[in-house]
Amino acid sequence: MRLNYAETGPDDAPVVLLGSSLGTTHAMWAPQVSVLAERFRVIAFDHRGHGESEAPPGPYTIDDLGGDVLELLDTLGVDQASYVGISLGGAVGLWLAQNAPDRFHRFALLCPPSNPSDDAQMWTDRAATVRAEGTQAITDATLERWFLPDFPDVDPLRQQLLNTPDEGYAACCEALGTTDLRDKLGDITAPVLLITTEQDTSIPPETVIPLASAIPGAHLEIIENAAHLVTYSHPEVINPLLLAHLS
Ligand SMILES: O=C(O)CC1=CCC(=O)O1
Repeated sequence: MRLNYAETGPDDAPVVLLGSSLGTTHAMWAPQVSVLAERFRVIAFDHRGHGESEAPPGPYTIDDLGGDVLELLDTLGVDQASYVGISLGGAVGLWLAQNAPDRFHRFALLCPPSNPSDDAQMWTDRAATVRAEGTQAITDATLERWFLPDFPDVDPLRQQLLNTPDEGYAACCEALGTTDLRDKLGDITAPVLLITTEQDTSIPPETVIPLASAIPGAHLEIIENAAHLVTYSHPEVINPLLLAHLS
């Protein structure tokens, strides 16, 4: 699987991978990249089915998405990295922490979905809607979950969602609808920073907070007055937390 990625920062610095949310591209990390690249070789990638990465027909699984990241590390010749992921990228991070512990130093996982719980049907329905009508059918509702109403600059993210291949988006919904990462949380050995937000209606805080007790040594931050895409809306809060955890 060929994943598209953008690399910033010194070649010889420690590597940090950035894994983005469903319906976005690596460009969603713009508010983090310049800050992290002062200390790290930052590699922000597009999941399969997103951005400029390959978009094979779905359904996809979390094993596919996590395996793609390991293949990317192999292609780049990187033995070990740290990993920051939000939302879908956070779920992939949980999978990597459980399935490839020798490849990663530290994880920062924001608003990660760990299981579909009552939402499995919602993911199936959303995949069907997007296959039938395109991502424009879910764009307004998605932006309302991503940002609080007073956030001014949603257009770049709207465009990323509209440009996401319909099949890639739908196939990643199916991955989220069939992923349950709760069983092996206690086996995670890497230091994990978990971040949730008070007003996240996509992956509500009550689904993230229990992960902090289940992952040995995990540190939890709950951000006030923020919705799902907190990296984009609140970089002034998130960037210092990432730097402190990764450094
Ligand atoms: O679109 C949403 O509801 C937000 C979301 C959930 C998982 C993900 O990656 O994005």
